[in-house]
Amino acid sequence: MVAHPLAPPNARAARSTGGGRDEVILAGAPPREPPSDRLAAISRGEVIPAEVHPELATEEHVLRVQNLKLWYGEKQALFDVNLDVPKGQVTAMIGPSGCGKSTLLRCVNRMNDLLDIVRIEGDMTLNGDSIYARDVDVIELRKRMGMVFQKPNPFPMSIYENVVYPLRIDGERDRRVLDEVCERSLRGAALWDEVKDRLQESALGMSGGQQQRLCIARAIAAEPEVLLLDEPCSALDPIATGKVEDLIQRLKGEYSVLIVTHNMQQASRISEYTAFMYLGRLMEYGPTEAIFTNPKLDETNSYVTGRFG
Ligand SMILES: Nc1ncnc2c1ncn2[C@@H]1O[C@H](COP(=O)(O)OP(=O)(O)OP(=O)(O)O)[C@@H](O)[C@H]1O
Repeated sequence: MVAHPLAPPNARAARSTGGGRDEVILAGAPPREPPSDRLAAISRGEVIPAEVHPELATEEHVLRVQNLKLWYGEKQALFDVNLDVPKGQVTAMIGPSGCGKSTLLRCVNRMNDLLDIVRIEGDMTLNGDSIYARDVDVIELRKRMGMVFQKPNPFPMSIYENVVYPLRIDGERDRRVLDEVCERSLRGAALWDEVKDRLQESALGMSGGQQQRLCIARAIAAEPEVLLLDEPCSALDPIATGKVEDLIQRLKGEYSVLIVTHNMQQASRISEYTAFMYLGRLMEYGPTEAIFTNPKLDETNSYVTGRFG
C-alpha cells in the first residue's frame, strides 16, 4: 500500500480492494497535483507499458526480461516488467524504496526461488538462454553470473582463496591457473597493488571498501556474462564508494553490469543506461543522461528532481 508520490506527507494510503489490487486513497489535504493518467492506472492495478527510449533498440543485449511478474504470497511486487540489458555497459536501476529493484535483480540469478512464498510468471534470457525454463540447471546458471551485495561478504579465508573460490568449487586444481586468475581478477578489481604482498592473509582483516572490491574480484574471477550489483556502496564511506565507482566504470566494455542503487548521483556518474522503477513497474528506461536531464515522463522527472521517493 502506498501514498501517492505527489501527495503531501499527511496524505495516507491505501486500502486493498481485493483481487491483488491496491486502490490509493488519499486522506487529509488534497495532493499538490492530480495524479497523472499513468499513476491513476497504476493505482487501479493496471499494467502500463514502459517508456523505453529508442537507443536501447540499437544495443546488443546480454539479458532480456520478458513480461516478468512476481508475487510474495498474495502481494504482487513486479508487474509485467520488460527490460533489455545492454552488453558491455553499466545499467542502473533506480526508484523509491520498495519499488522492486532488488526483487528484479534477485530474479536474474533465481535467488527468489529460495523463498517458498514467491511465485513468478514470465521469463528472462541470458545470452538467449531461458533462465526460468523447467529444465534449467540453476547451479550452472548461477556460474554464468556474479553477484555483489550491499554488505561486503568475504569468506573467512585468505584473500587468495576468496578470489579463486568460484574456480575451486568448479574443480580447478592447477595452481598456475589459480594464480593467474587471482592476479587478473585482483587487477581487474583495482586491488592487486594493495594486497599482492598479503594474499595469504585473512580477507576479514581488510577495510570495508577493500572487502567490497574483493567481492567484485571474486565475482569476476569466473568471467561472468553479467555482473549483478545490489547497492554495492551502501555500506561504504565516500572514499571507498569512489573507488568502487571507479572500478565499476573500468569494468564496462569487458563486463555487462546491472546495478541497483538508491543514489541518483551514483547512477548518473557510472551508468550508460538507467531504468526508473515505481511500484513494481518499469516506468522509463533510456540513456542515463536523458533520464536525468530530459526524461519523457513527468513521473521520472518528479523522481529524479527529488520531488518524491
Ligand atoms: N522476502 C520478502 N517477502 C515479502 N515481501 C517482500 C520480500 N522482499 C521484498 N518484499 C516486498 O516486495 C516489494 C519490493 O521490494 P524490493 O526490496 O525489491 O524493493 P527495492 O526497490 O529494492 O527497495 P529498497 O530500495 O528499499 O531496497 C516491497 O513491497 C517489499 O516489501
